[in-house]
Amino acid sequence: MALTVGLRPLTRALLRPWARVPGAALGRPAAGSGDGVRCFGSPRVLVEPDPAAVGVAVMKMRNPPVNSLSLEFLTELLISLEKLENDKTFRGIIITSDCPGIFSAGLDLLEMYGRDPAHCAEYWKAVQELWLRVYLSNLVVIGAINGISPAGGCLLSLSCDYRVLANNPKYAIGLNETLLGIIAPFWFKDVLVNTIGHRAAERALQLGFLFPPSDALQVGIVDQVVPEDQVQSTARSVMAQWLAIPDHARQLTKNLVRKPTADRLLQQRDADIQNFVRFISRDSIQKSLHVYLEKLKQKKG
Ligand SMILES: CCCCC/C=C\CCCC/C=C/C(=O)SCCNC(=O)CCNC(=O)[C@H](O)C(C)(C)COP(=O)(O)OP(=O)(O)OC[C@H]1O[C@@H](n2cnc3c(N)ncnc32)[C@H](O)[C@@H]1OP(=O)(O)O
Repeated sequence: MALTVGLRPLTRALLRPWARVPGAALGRPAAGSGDGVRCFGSPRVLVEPDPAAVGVAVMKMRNPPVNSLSLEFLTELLISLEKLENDKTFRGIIITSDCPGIFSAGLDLLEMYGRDPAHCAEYWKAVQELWLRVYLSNLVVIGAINGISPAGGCLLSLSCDYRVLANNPKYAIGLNETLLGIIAPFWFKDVLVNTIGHRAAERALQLGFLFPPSDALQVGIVDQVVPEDQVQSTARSVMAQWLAIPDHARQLTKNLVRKPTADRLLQQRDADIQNFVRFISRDSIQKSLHVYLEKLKQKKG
């Protein structure tokens, strides 16, 4: 699926040939490079084969200060995921953050505030695409959640096959959209319902809950809570457990479980984009976003 089609020239320009060892295919050292630098990257996404786990890539999000999911960042994530999906040397991805204390601050509010309908439509298409790409990935995708993870960051985490969260009370996770005066779209809601159940999701969505780690574990929004310095090693050992299952059987099963949820969006992607553009363009919603952005600025004192 050519993901660069329809992207703005700037975005295409950002994704120039990757900085990688000449001749090094993903996951394999370049000829004559010894153990080689076997990674590829873009300005905001670093992908490194896990030196301790064959067939596993670690995807580090590095869009400082808060890994907010801007259009450029989404595009780089999508291209990295596509490369990994197409490289048969990889069977699993660990997604984590290189921004201290933050997994992802969610969708980039500046992509939705004061933007024209055409931009909002392009942005929302990329948001849909990232979710579909992660949620339906044939690879094992494990979230090594080493920071706070509100809204879009929570959606990214929920789309993984397994979630390991650092036991730091600041690292709350949840779909907090109502606190901003907006709402989570139906497919965000669907993934939360699938993960924590209908009643818990209904309450969490309406109240915009951001669950601290202990509550996140208890409600089931994450699968494991571990000390911060054990997040990556725990993700790696869980990955080994999942990769012990034959890929084809696991992939068919993942598809069996997840395709009905993904199909609900796939069958109405354009309508969803139009709904988003109409909703986000409302004066009342733009005002809510303005108030929220001002609060973020005032917070800094
Ligand atoms: C019927 C159809 C319905 C369709 C759907 C309707 C609506 C569409 C949207 C629905 C889904 C929305 C999903 C989302 O993800 S919305 C975003 C939600 N995110 C948040 O609420 C997090 C906001 N940020 C924070 O709470 C904090 O920044 C923090 C992540 C806890 C980090 O705090 P701290 O380390 O103190 O950093 P600062 O707050 O100082 O932030 C640093 C700079 O980054 C800017 N920032 C923060 N978050 C975002 C963001 N999400 N987008 C853009 N920019 C962000 C912040 O303003 C600071 O900027 P500055 O340095 O220039 O002041």
